[in-house]
Amino acid sequence: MTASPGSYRRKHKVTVIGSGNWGTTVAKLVAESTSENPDVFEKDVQMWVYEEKVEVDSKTQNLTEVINSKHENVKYLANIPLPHNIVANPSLVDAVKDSNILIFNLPHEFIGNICRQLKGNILPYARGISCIKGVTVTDDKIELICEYIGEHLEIYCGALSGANIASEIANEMWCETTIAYNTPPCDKRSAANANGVNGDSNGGKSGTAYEEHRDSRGQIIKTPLTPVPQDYPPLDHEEMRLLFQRPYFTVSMVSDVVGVSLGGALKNIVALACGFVEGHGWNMTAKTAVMRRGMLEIIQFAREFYPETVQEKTLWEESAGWGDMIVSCTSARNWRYSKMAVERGVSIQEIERTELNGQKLQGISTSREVSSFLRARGVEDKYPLFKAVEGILDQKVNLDDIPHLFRKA
Ligand SMILES: NC(=O)C1=CN([C@@H]2O[C@H](COP(=O)(O)OP(=O)(O)OC[C@H]3O[C@@H](n4cnc5c(N)ncnc54)[C@H](O)[C@@H]3O)[C@@H](O)[C@H]2O)C=CC1
Ligand SMILES: O=C(CO)COP(=O)(O)O
Repeated sequence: MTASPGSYRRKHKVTVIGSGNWGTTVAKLVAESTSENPDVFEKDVQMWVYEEKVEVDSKTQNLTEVINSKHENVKYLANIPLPHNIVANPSLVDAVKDSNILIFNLPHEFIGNICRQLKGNILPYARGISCIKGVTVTDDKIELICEYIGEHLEIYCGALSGANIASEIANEMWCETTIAYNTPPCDKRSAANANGVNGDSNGGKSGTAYEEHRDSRGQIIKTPLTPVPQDYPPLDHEEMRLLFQRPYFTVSMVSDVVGVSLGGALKNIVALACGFVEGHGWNMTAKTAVMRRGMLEIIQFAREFYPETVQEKTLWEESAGWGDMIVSCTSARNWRYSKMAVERGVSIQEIERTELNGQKLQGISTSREVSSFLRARGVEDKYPLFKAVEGILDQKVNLDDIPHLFRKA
């Protein structure tokens, strides 16, 4: 950091949007960090909760009230004591009021509706981090969730993804993650104004800045940005790491938003495939073949649709790449419940309804979205594993057919 944090008039205020298994876990770790760094961050962390009724102590209560009184998310992260500075809030607009760091952490299918509600109700200079693993697809266009958020809310949004099982991290078992964040040039502090002496208290409206990225069609998208006012501490890699890193959660900061986002989203399709083959009675050798081919399809996808921006190194070296692939195909929910579906001879949607207590499997919708995008582009045959997973979900492909799909003529 370029100046002593105490010299700034304002502090970064954090809201976590989402409160499922991972949403609540991330709220826990950032709330621990804000408590430890009161010069940089407001201590209280708002957590927006999709309100629902829960049965506690033989009474039907609002989940938010239970979280705020018991300091436990009894539905999505039971038996984990939460820091008392997490404030569960059922109003999305109220939860983001005055927050300049927005952490998006909910199943990807809800992000469109969330952005519609947030538009016009956030600080213009807010910055986002998306912990969401998924993509959005419209016709023949695919968008990374962080870019979707950035475009719709006119803010800069980075991405956090890695080999992260929420329940293990909530229990403070060590792991790593990757954060892709490209500090917008307008947020970089020069030595002259690093002490906040030029404190901008006009709501950050001065200056014109843009975030630029190339979308999956190769078009350059330019989003106007409002600079973070200088009476806040800086908001760069160092502060992002300070917010997310814990003794049990090691953060690697990178710039590759595409690699981090695609690795996290597409591995869920591969995890379903691993569960299917294991449920079918095959073991590690079959799963390894699926993982290897799955990673090749992820890399091919990144090369085909984001050739100028992806850094393939991310997929090989970062937790958000191979690390996530391994953990997802051996111990995460998409793998576990697709295996269970095959073992019980029922659909995975049925298992999601009956076994997950409201949690969501991102692989099902991601498989359908990615397949529809590849079909719209006429390239689905170049991705036989992704195609097979959709076929299995639709009961058009038998598991015994999988080896034949990869056999060379
Ligand atoms: N759970 C994990 O171990 C990890 C999850 N992730 C990713 O984090 C993201 C969030 O997943 P989780 O926190 O695990 O969620 P979850 O699957 O545990 O819970 C589902 C959440 O969706 C909410 N919800 C239900 N209907 C809704 C609606 N109409 N609008 C808005 N929210 C609604 C529920 O209240 C609940 O908070 C996903 O993209 C997932 O892939 C990433 C790493 C680890
Ligand atoms: O992303 C995850 C592991 O890194 C969690 O995956 P699941 O949603 O399949 O549990």
